[in-house]
Amino acid sequence: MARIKVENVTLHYPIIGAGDRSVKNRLLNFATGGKITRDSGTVVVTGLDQIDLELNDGDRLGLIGHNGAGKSTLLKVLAGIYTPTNGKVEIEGRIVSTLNITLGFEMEATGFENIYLRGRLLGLTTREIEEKLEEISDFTELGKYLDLPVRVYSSGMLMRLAFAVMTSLESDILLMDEVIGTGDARFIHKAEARLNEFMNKAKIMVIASHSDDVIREFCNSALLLKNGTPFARGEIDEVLEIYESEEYQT
Ligand SMILES: Nc1ncnc2c1ncn2[C@@H]1O[C@H](COP(=O)(O)OP(=O)(O)OP(=O)(O)O)[C@@H](O)[C@H]1O
Repeated sequence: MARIKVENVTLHYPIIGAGDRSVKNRLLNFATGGKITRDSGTVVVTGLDQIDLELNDGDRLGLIGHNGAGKSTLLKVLAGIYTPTNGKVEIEGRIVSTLNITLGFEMEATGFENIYLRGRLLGLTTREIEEKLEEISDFTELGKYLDLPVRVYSSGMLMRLAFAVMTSLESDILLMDEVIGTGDARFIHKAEARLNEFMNKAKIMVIASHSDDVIREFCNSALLLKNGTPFARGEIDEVLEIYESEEYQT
């Protein structure tokens, strides 16, 4: 069983070096981004504001909202990358996230070595990696490049490698932002099939996306954020309609 419980979570980004300029006055009227305030002289962006959320097995939540609404910040809090300023996050189950998918690659190490490094970083034992090695390397179709340092890879080649390792894992909770942007058309098609399989295995999934199609295809409910705060939650079509409404847009 997997579970996510988020209680009254707020996350502030203190902006070091914003100076004395009146950032607040200049930006306050924009609908984009989290709220901007000033705390003892320091400018603070509120990435998330009083979020409550409970997800259990079978839940597939789509996070939607304007640029800077807080979608990625919420994913990062769930992934444990950020600690909330206030509130509580309880996670039961193993998390795999697509955030920063290519981060942590050792540029001087070969593709093969990076499969081991990534695997270890993502919690696999050496034996588990060995068992998956052939399947991962076949999927990348990088052939002899796997013996070369990854610094010589193109961004699409690096993405193939990162994607292959990530999707070879088993996760209880899958956290995703838009991931398969890179790669040629044929690889994207192949990656989609593998991604579907990977997603089907997860017990809980949270996807942040600007694509209605992605939300409709992969999720069974949606959470609409505005300036870091929940604005609507529930059935996908209803929440997407609220997203388009004047009430949300103004
Ligand atoms: N590292 C950071 N430092 C300071 N502020 C940040 C940082 N990351 C995000 N923010 C701020 O937090 C707010 C929420 O950003 P977030 O990236 O979560 O939005 P988002 O909904 O994922 O946006 P988008 O759709 O544009 O990707 C924004 O106002 C953004 O400026």
